[in-house]
Amino acid sequence: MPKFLDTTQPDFEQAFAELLSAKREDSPDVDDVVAGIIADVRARGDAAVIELTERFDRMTLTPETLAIPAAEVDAAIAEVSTEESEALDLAVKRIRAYHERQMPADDSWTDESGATLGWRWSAVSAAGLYVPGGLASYPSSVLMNAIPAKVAGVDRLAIAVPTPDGQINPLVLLAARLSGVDEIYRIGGAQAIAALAYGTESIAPVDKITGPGNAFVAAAKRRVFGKVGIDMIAGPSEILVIADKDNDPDWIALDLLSQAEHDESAQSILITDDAAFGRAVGAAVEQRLTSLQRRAIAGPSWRDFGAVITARDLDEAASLSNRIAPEHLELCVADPDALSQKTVHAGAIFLGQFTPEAIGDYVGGPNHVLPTARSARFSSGLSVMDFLKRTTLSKMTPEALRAIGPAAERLAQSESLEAHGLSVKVRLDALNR
Ligand SMILES: NC(=O)c1ccc[n+]([C@@H]2O[C@H](COP(=O)([O-])OP(=O)(O)OC[C@H]3O[C@@H](n4cnc5c(N)ncnc54)[C@H](O)[C@@H]3O)[C@@H](O)[C@H]2O)c1
Ligand SMILES: N[C@H](CO)Cc1c[nH]c[nH+]1
Ligand SMILES: [Zn+2]
Repeated sequence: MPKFLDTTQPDFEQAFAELLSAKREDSPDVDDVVAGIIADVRARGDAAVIELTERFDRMTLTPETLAIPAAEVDAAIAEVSTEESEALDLAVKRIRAYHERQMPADDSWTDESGATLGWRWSAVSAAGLYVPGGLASYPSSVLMNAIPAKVAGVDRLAIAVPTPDGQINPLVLLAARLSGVDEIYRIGGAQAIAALAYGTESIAPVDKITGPGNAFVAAAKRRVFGKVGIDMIAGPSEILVIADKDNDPDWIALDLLSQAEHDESAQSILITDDAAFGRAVGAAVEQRLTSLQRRAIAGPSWRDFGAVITARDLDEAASLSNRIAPEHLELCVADPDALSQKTVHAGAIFLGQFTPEAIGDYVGGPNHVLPTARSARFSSGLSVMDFLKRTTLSKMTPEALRAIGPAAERLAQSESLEAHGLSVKVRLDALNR
């Protein structure tokens, strides 16, 4: 049974704390397994990746077949229907247009001392893009990773995508082709993250790893951070819907199930200001679960991590939402714009009852790789910025050095760093000669 909570009840705070700390990922057991996998890939390279792929994806590979060759990509793409390929084209256009607007500008100026200062953005050289493939296949995640990377100007794009039992969705390969991916490896999980981070005999290491995945992928990304950059923790999906009573309970039930069906570890929560509406949505979810194709995944997710919370009013709903910091926040209320001003901690906000979260998963334009497990408190969804670094620039003229150098010399003395101070002093002395 999902949790039914009511903020007016005395035990609410305790029940809410339990909901927030429910063990969905980042558990010590997952992290231990992942540590072992990473160590194995670092020690044995291709051989470890091949063995682990056999164990977890039931797929026999060799060093020569780790990468999917262009001819196989061509053959798979030929199977894609016109309808699917047109839908993908629309997604590509909309996602690219959105991300192009994110490209930041370089800047440079000369200040009153005569110093020229500024910064310059440049792309990472190689990015490893993780595309999940265990319980579902995600052509949309290929686009969400690769398009911002291309817009940023990354030279080399390598995808890792598990192909359980050798099955790959041709649309994944078409999405990779359309978005300019250079290499596609049929590997997944922690072993794929380790291979991209440390490299193997057949896979060159990358500089940054992005993309969503299950708890094993999320734990592996945490562990390789430092050797490579990572985007964020984008683990099992989450949705929080704030809805008033003027909604169709079945619409809201489907929105909750749209994320529950990703993973048994996914989490779907409804906050409403009307207890009867909350119960109606609960009943609608149960009804849908009798026939939903992915009920074997969505059912346990809803039962173990789902919740319906009745709040006193929408202001209280907004403050609970900020404490949850959900990946996706849907606002199905009369004035969603006003409520969204009060909901500051969320990966992505969907405003109004005609904006189901699924639009954002595919064709809205914003990125669907988003922070989970409450990390929206301090991080953002994937963007062009994740593939860029900022280098600062400083240029002193003799006048500028005369103006600001003595202060640097004094501060170096205060830090007892003699060479620092002298490096400024010798120049000032030369200028004053
Ligand atoms: N936050 C986001 O932006 C976002 C976007 C899309 C999908 N998602 C999430 O991504 C996840 C996709 O998960 P998935 O499972 O379909 O695919 P996945 O590719 O993330 O995971 C499959 C891999 O997990 C590894 N694995 C599975 N069981 C294991 C075990 N017992 N021990 C070690 N490794 C194991 C295997 O190597 C396998 O290849 C879902 O949780 C979904 O909600 C999140
Ligand atoms: N909702 C997922 C992010 O949590 C992304 C996705 C891709 N396809 C369908 N959904
Ligand atoms: Zn989704």
